[in-house]
Amino acid sequence: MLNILKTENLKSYYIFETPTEKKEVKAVNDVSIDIEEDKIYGVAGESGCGKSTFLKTVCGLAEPPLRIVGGTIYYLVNGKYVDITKLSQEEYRKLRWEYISYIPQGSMSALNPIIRVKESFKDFVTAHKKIKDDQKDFEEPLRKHLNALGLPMRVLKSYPHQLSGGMRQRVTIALATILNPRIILADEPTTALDVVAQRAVIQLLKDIQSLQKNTIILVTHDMAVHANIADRMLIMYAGVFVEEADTEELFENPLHPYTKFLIGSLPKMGDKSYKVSAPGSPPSLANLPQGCPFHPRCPYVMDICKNERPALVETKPSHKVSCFLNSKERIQND
Ligand SMILES: Nc1ncnc2c1ncn2[C@@H]1O[C@H](COP(=O)(O)OP(=O)(O)OP(=O)(O)O)[C@@H](O)[C@H]1O
Repeated sequence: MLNILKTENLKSYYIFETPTEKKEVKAVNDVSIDIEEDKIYGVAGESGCGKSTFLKTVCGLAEPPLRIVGGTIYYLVNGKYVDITKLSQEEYRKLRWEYISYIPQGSMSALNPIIRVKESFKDFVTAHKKIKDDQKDFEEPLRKHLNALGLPMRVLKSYPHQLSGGMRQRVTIALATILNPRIILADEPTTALDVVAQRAVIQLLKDIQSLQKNTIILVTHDMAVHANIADRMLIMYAGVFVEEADTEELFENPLHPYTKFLIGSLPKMGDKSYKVSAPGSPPSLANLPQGCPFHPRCPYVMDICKNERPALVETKPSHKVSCFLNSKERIQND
């Protein structure tokens, strides 16, 4: 299986400088990760651990105070790896939307409120493609796309405020995927929706993936959403990925102590046992502890954990973990 996205030692920090002080919030802190084609990845982790910043960064949207301070972001484009940190604005613009689609948090408010939905689609498509024949190049593909995604044609005539929150979110996702992007980065697309609307959004994303055969990276706190949609999971803690595995394997055999807490604290049908969450609170990303960032909260902490950072290593087939209980490999030159 080919990797559509690879990051190597990616560091993306919020940097605040005054003449007397420099503060760095290390939201993505030396991340090397391979994302395969044709898969849905779920990114989970506590609030503030860097999930949104990771998406923004790999999408090429780091803007001050957020800065990429090191590493690379490679996308496989037409069979060749392209480092988007090295592209000119014009080269990057070509990739955006047609290749990389980003659905940011709160995107259901992204539709222009004063024009009908169809006009939003028209503006979006014409900004990226030459339309010679309106019927053939716009109307037909639009209807085909909405049909394939099971969205009613009536939405095209509506203004955004006439649609329910769930429908607005589905329309926004339809808009963000009409150009058949190879990778979709979706940040909390089901948050603020009721359970029925959530289910419809999840189904929509699944349908898009199976039709377009692209890769989706989905960020959400909601482990039930991950269990429903993700083929593979990435667990983030304090700016790094601490575990990566197929979803079923991760839920059944979590290896990292943090993942064990995350999964162990989930309610299960018929299970009345007391749920224990991770003790303490996550570290400030502006003041990370030395060594493994989880060590101050870890019940299994060893001396090595206080001084060295564990590398993310495959310790079982297709199952990676960054923990000295599983592998002694550490991040070099840290
Ligand atoms: N614009 C900003 N300026 C400074 N710090 C920021 C900014 N945006 C985010 N941060 C900090 O960066 C860290 C990571 O934030 P991020 O939003 O990426 O986390 P997250 O895991 O997506 O959280 P949530 O689940 O709450 O959205 C946090 O400590 C946050 O306070």
